[in-house]
Amino acid sequence: MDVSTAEVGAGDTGDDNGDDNRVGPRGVDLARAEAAVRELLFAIGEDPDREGLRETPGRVARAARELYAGLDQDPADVLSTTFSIDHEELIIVRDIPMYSTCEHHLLPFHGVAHIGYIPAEDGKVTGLSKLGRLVEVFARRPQVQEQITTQVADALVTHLGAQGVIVVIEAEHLCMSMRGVQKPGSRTITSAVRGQLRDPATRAEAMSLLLGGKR
Ligand SMILES: Nc1nc2c(ncn2[C@@H]2O[C@H](COP(=O)(O)OP(=O)(O)OP(=O)(O)O)[C@@H](O)[C@H]2O)c(=O)[nH]1
Ligand SMILES: [Zn+2]
Repeated sequence: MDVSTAEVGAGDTGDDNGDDNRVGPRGVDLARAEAAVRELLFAIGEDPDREGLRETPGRVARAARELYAGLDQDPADVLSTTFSIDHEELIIVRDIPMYSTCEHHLLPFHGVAHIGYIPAEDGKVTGLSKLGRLVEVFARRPQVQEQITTQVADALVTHLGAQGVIVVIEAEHLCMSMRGVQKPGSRTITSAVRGQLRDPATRAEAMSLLLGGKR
């Protein structure tokens, strides 16, 4: 069993989180996650000690460490790389792949995020890849889609001073596809708009660039 990063338990949450925007403990408690998965296997009537499942609790625990890594990440760190390039016009990165986990069923939802922003008056921009990293910070947590959308938008205003932001996320929720209402292929679209991009004309222009040719 790999417990190399299990020294921080779930009971240690919050103590040294300070004023940053991390919400989780420092790392997943692998031993605890592994024990919980073993219990779940018992609960569904499986035998966690049969050959095919013997390594499964450990694998699931290590997967959880990846899937929930965003709990330990601070959007301020991601957006700390900036350049002053005197650009006060719209910047768009679209079709950013996104995988997240719904906090209701702990099942995946996945799709794409599109982000547009108008930099601060000083023309300060961040690296393009940082927009993808920002999505990861919020997607790699137990989540609801609306909240990722607003968190990404708010982070760009708070940490980059963006004068305008638009975020659109399109995703399919497996809790609606493989169980429950069973509507595979249905897509949920959420948007968040901040600052100058609330102006209807600017917003319409941004939206057409953001979804370019798709609608
Ligand atoms: N608004 C929103 N709802 C979500 C998201 N992910 C999952 N859900 C919904 O959360 C709801 C939870 O509803 P409940 O009635 O408490 O749970 P449930 O009995 O499992 O519901 P069903 O999925 O309808 O079977 C469901 O309607 C899900 O579709 C999300 O990101 N945003
Ligand atoms: Zn769900």
